[in-house]
Order: sequence, then structure tokens, then C-alpha cells
Amino acid sequence: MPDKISIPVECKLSSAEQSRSMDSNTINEFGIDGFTLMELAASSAAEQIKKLQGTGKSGLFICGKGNNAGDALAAARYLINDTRHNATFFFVLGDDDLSPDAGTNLSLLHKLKNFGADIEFIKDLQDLDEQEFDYVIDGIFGTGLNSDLRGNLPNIVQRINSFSKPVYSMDIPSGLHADTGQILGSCIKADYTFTFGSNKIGLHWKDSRKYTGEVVFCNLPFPSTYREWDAVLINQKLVNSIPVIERTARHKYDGGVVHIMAGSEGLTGAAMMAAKSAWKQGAGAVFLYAPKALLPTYESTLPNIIKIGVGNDSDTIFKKKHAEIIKRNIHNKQGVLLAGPGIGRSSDTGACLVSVLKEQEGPTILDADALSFWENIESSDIPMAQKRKWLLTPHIGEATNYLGAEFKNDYERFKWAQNFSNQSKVSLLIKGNPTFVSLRDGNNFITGYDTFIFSRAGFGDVLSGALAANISISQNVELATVSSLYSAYRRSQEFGESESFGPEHLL
Ligand SMILES: NC(=O)C1=CN([C@@H]2O[C@H](COP(=O)(O)OP(=O)(O)OC[C@H]3O[C@@H](n4cnc5c(N)ncnc54)[C@H](OP(=O)(O)O)[C@@H]3O)[C@@H](O)[C@H]2O)[C@@H](O)CC1
Ligand SMILES: [K+]
Repeated sequence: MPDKISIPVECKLSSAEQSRSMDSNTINEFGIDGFTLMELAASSAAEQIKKLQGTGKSGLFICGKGNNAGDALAAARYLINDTRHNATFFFVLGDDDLSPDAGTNLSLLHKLKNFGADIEFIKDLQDLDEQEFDYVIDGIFGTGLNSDLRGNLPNIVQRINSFSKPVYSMDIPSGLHADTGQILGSCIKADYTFTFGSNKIGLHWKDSRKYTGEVVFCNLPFPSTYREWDAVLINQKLVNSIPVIERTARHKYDGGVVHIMAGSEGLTGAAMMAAKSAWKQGAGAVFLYAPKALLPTYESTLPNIIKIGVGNDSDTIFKKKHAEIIKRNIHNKQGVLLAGPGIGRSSDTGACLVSVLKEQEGPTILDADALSFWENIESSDIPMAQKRKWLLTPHIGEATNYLGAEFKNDYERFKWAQNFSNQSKVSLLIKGNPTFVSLRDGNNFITGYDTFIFSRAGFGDVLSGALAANISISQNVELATVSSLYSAYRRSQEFGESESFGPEHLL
């Protein structure tokens, strides 16, 4: 993101390694010790639990032996002292080999017990009656989990998941890989996950949501110099922190010119959606190029769009010989080119597109069928300086069919997108749930909400039109992408679960 945009810290998504390095730099270089960090993490978690549970409740604290257990033990102390909770502790790996800070916290609890606090330590979950507690704290593993759960641990996790009481996970639901969201043997199903210091990327893949429940970020005082993150979460907080895209130009050509190469026989709907969307989003001028036989279809339906017929009256697809007129027009009114929706996959169309791309200087979005020509486009020595302004917007099928993508899960899809944009030097938005954006400058975004709608027909066309308009107005791909993605989501939210919700409602 540009410097003027300050990304909220909770939107910065970090890997386990990045989280560990922020922890250790803050402790060893900066000088805030680990016990203090744990204290801050635990007190914010306890504050949240107090809000959810109220006073005078009973907690069951399930602990491993690392610092994740330390978080749970320290949180218990706050709840016992401040909220009159009583606590039962179970150490799944025994309590004689705890990390130093977890050990200190355990000894503080022993002291509280001596002061008269209602604290119990149990050796087995089997005899425990669910009536004896109101909630469960999962402090088994955090970022230190390094392999599948060993021994009896999967059974313990299953037992915890069988309880009907709310489960609050410290940092990460135990068993979830902090990066990939993979389930390592078995995993706690939390109602809330309180994640400390850095928002872990693995909590935000689609399948992770089944285990994390609501993710609540609890900040720790890491100096910003040490902050490292792999991706930025797109949510309301992020959108609140970025400027609203508004067209300020007075003349229609002063800002926001969009050129659209879209539509072919039988696929004019996609072109119409994209053009209407670009116009609705506030582009000053939208040019829609159309093989001449299709012009009558657009004349009646697209009053605000400047339609430019190419070829002769019998042409229903773009052909190489149409490229000149398109290039000439783009040259006269420089702007963003959007190519692809409903354009068809004829090789003649591909040749036309390649020819146009060779001379297109401005930002370019390649969507839908345009991506089927990727191999030709790649091999047609278009200067890197031009490609750097491209945004490719495949859905998952287009990424695998045309861009050579291979992935088995969201994490691999995310890594593939990063590699692709890095190697091809183009930016990429891959629609799916979540949707990812990998910009060629290394910035990555993940939608923090359900984006399944983009897989339905028509929604992609509306998104690409909005993207083209927002890029043309803001001249800033990051800003435009985040705003377009989020405003489409907000519009879809307004319709709730309605069956009749269609892409036209996003316009
Ligand atoms: N550092 C800080 O300042 C702060 C850290 N914070 C908190 O610390 C958490 C990270 O703590 P951590 O690094 O101690 O790791 P953690 O997740 O508790 O577990 C490690 C233990 O589990 C064990 N183990 C691993 N895999 C296993 C398996 N498959 N099956 C069985 N055992 C297995 C492993 O044993 P080992 O394999 O080494 O023998 C080791 O003993 C972090 O998520 C956050 O909650 C916050 O308080 C903020 C300040
Ligand atoms: K945990």
C-alpha cells in the first residue's frame, strides 16, 4: 500500500515464523521481556472472556507445556482475581516440563490457591462432568506446534470438541497450522480465537473458519520496525483507513477513461455487465468496442456508453484486422483497457488482443476469455514496462486452465498467486473464497469475508468493470482493487441470503 495509507495492525497477516521473529526481536533486541508480553496477551484475552461470560463462572483450562499454556495460565489468574471465576486445570503433557514463563505462571496460581482461590488440578478429563464448568480455554498449542498431534492428544481434542460449552482458543485453535490452516491430526473447534500480537494468516483460509470461530486480535507492543506480514486482510477496518475513490475531474475525459474489449455472439451480456459497471462506478467515459453485428444489441441497452463498431456488419467476433481502429481510439483517449468478458476464444480474437496489447500504454485488466490467450500474450515480447501495469483477474478454473496453476488448498493457491505475479511481473486477482490479490510489487491481500458470489455467472464481469473504473479514477491499483472488492461485498450483504440476488444488483 502507498505510504499515506496506514494499514491497521490487525489487518497485517503474519506467518508463524514472522510472529516468532517479532516476539523474539521485541524481547531480545527491544527489551520487553517475554513474561510481560504474555501478561499483556493474557490480560486482553481475560478481558474478552469477562465480557462474554460475566462474573462468578467456572473455567476449564486445558494446557500444553509451551508459552501457549502460559497464556492460558496467566489469563486464568486475571479471571480468578478480577472476575471471581474458579478454575480447573488439565495439563495434557504433564506439568513438570513447562516453558519458563508458563512455569512461573503455574507457581503464581499455586500461590493464589494458597491464598484461598478456588483452583483445582486434574489428571484426566474422563471423570469430568460438563456441569462443572461454563467454558473451556484451549492453551494446548500455539505457533510452536511442529507436527501432527502425538499420542493420546487427538482423543483429548475430540473430547473437548464434544463438550457443549463455549471454547476460547489462545492464539490459534490447537491443531491448526498457523500458516497453512492444515489440521495436524485433530483440531480444537473454538467459538472464539484470541490471537496475540500478530494476526496469523492460517486463521483466514476458508476451511480454517470452521475451527477458529470469531477471530479477535489482541495487540502486543511490538515496535512497528519489527512488524512483518505476508498479506493484508480486506475488511471494514482496512476500508475505513483508505481514501474513498471519487472522481474529481470536471470533464469526462479528464479522469476515468475506460476502454472495453468484450462481447461476441451469444456473449453480449458479459460485455454489457462490465460496461454498465464501469459507468456506474463513476468512470468519466466508457468506450465499448463491438464487432459490428453486435452493435444493435448494445444501442438500446447501453445509453451512457460510447459504442465503437469494428469490422463490417457481419462480424460477430473480434478479428486481427480490427486491432487498428481500437488502437487508434485508445491512443487518442488514453485510459484503462479492460479485455475479456464474453470475448470468446477464437484465435483471430487472440491475435487482435495481442496486437492491441502491444501498443497499450495504460493500465490493463485481462479477464475471463482474454486469459485463454495468455500463452500467446506471454510469448509476444510485450515490453515489461507495459506488463507492469496489468492486472489479471482469473477465477480458479481460468487460473488452472490458462495460467498453469496447480494447488490443493487455499494456502497453495495463495503461494501460487504470489509466485505468478512475482515471475510474470503482473498483478493478479484470483477469485475464489477467499479472493486473493497479489500485486507485482509484492503486496498481497486476502478477503476477510465470504466471496463465493464471484464464482457465479455475471459477478466477475461486474467486478472487472468496477475495477477498470476505479483504476482509471484513482490511478492506483491497490486502492482500486481493495475498494472494488469490498464495495461489491457490501452491496451483496445488503441483499442477505436472497435467492433472487444477481449480478445486476451490484450495479
Ligand atoms: N514468545 C512470546 O513472547 C510470546 C508467545 N506467546 C504465546 O506463545 C505461543 C508460542 O509458544 P511456544 O513457542 O512455546 O509454543 P507452543 O505453541 O506453546 O507449543 C510448544 C510446545 O509444544 C510441544 N509440541 C509441539 N508440537 C507437538 C506435537 N505435535 N505433539 C506434542 N507436543 C508438541 C513442544 O515440544 P517439543 O516438540 O519442543 O518437545 C513445545 O513444548 C504463541 O502461540 C502464543 O500463544 C504470547 O504469550 C505472546 C508472547
Ligand atoms: K491454542
